[in-house]
Amino acid sequence: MANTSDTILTVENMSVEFPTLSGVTTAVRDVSFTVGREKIGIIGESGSGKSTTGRAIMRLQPPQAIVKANRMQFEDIDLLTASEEEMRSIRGRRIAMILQDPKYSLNPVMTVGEQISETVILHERATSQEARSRTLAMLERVNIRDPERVFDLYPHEVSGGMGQRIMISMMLIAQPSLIIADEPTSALDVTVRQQVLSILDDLVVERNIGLIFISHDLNLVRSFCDRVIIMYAGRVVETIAAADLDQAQHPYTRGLLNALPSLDHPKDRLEVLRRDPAWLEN
Ligand SMILES: Nc1ncnc2c1ncn2[C@@H]1O[C@H](COP(=O)(O)OP(=O)(O)OP(=O)(O)O)[C@@H](O)[C@H]1O
Repeated sequence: MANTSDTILTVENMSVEFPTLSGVTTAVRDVSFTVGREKIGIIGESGSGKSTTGRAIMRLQPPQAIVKANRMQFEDIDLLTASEEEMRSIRGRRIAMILQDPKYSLNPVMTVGEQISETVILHERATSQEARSRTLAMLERVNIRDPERVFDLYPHEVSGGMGQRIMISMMLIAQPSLIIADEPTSALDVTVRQQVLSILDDLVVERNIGLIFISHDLNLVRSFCDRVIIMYAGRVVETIAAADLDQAQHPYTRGLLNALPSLDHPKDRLEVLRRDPAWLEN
């Protein structure tokens, strides 16, 4: 059995800067974390640097961005020095990304089946027949009941929840060891969200891979992830096991927890999160 504490990704002291007309914006400051065979959540408010962190790992930041780090190691690959060609062979095949809205990730003029099969043909040089049968099996694996029919649908013909399950099957058919999911369920309603999360959860465990789950929803991350990285203004303020969140030390994390509504302990008023300028200091 694989060791669940294997480290898949190590990020040490990563910063991402964007030169703009009004000066340099530092989107991510001195961020360090590791990802093992686990679900790790990155949470923080809008603009805290979550998506920039995810994109920097994939080296998908805009060309003007300046990424610095002491170390960015993905398995045997040094992400700081890997060539663009190496990165192209890693993206999709070894590190996959699932975004909020599958509509923008799926090609509108190819059927669902064609685009999933294409991944297998491209990465593994499978024959079209092999690719078709693997695609049908993968669609079935994400609980799509009638894979033969869905194979021939175009992206505009599928619902949001089915679209996200199709995205998951497309990402996972290439057998990546790390998935970066950026708000993958934010556009889904609550019941469909639960189905998609449970499929993702099963697949992460079954394949013993790592998942970085980016979200602004602390409750969701607390129940879904094993560990949580809390970001504020581009910095990691705290990294904590999801089960220990109630004992979080940082005042920002405490503030987020206090601002959550609770069914068990209803409050007349929700607390307003007060920010301390000291959180911006190292
Ligand atoms: N291409 C860019 N040029 C300039 N600044 C950028 C660029 N991309 C992101 N930023 C800035 O970097 C900071 C972090 O943005 P990022 O999108 O990573 O935050 P986020 O936590 O993912 O927010 P959200 O939850 O809204 O997606 C923001 O201040 C943003 O304005």
